[in-house]
Amino acid sequence: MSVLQIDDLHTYFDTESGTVRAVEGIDLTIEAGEIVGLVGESGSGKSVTASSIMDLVQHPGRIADGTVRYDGQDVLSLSEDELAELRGGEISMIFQDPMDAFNPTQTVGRQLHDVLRSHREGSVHPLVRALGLDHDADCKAAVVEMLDAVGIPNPEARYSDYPHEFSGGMIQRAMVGMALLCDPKLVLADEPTTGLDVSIERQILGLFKDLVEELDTAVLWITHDLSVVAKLCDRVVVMYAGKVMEVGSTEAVLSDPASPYTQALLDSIPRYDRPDEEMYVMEGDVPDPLNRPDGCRFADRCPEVHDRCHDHHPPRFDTGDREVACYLAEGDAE
Ligand SMILES: Nc1ncnc2c1ncn2[C@@H]1O[C@H](COP(=O)(O)OP(=O)(O)OP(=O)(O)O)[C@@H](O)[C@H]1O
Ligand code: NI
Repeated sequence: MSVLQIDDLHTYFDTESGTVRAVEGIDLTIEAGEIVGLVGESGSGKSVTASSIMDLVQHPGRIADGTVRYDGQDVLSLSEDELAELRGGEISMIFQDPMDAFNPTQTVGRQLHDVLRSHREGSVHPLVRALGLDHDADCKAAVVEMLDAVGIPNPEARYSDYPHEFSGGMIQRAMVGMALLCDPKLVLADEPTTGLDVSIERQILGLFKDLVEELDTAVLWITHDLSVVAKLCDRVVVMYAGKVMEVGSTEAVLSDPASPYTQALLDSIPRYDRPDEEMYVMEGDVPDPLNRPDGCRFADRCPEVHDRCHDHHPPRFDTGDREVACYLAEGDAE
């Protein structure tokens, strides 16, 4: 059984100007221990997908259709209490802004400690299980271990510091530690390293990858940065204007993209090894979500567009090593 299985998810926002179809029929699965990257330009529906998984879409948003199964359970039919139990325990989230995760008025150590205690009935980090959870002192020891594991120097002293006393990279590490503290089965990460210095980002990605491998955690990592996907992810899902355009192993998709959209995304990455080469700039904008074309969402910007692309959004063709929503792949479909 997959850790996460999303089928035909549709998430809409009913606004005064009309219905925004943020997510329009996406499928996505993640197996235990697998790191899946979700990429696409701004506005393609990545964050809305993540909040739909946790049933956290706020008014005027609604999940209009589709199912989300976590470990076989239908998440969208769980009660608020059942969801609260999953969130932060078996499923944890990491955001771009750590200040969304931390309370500024409490020490970082105290907050990690509270996360551990509140989810102690659930699956517990092996380290914590080994230490036992009967005493506050043991919880503190487990938190200090975790701060150490995510590479925070002097973890014993840092335990009593407030969030604002941490640097950007350090508070990001503490958030990774908090997300992994209860040994979650699934981590949803929404651009957590965006905006960090590249070398700090590389360190955090390396450390995160090692930790989730050790814990066999399934991960959905949202980013608009394909170089992050290349470093971190086993599989990649390329999203555009609420649709999945291509899904496959990172290796296959990045080395030989089948969808012209994936190709365009790859071509727009600056090449440090070839600084003289003119960078490709994708023309046009992501279609207005209130006014999306009926056909392929990418048709207006696609260098390989054909007449029929304007009539229907292509179905997904399975070409063996991936699935591609593009008529160009039809001939290769199995
Ligand atoms: N509360 C809301 N009301 C109306 N529309 C919304 C709301 N939240 C999101 N949307 C719309 O849903 C679409 C998808 O947004 P989403 O935040 O998922 O994009 P994203 O891929 O995460 O982009 P980014 O890379 O900028 O984070 C966008 O068109 C956005 O304007
Ligand atoms: Ni987003």
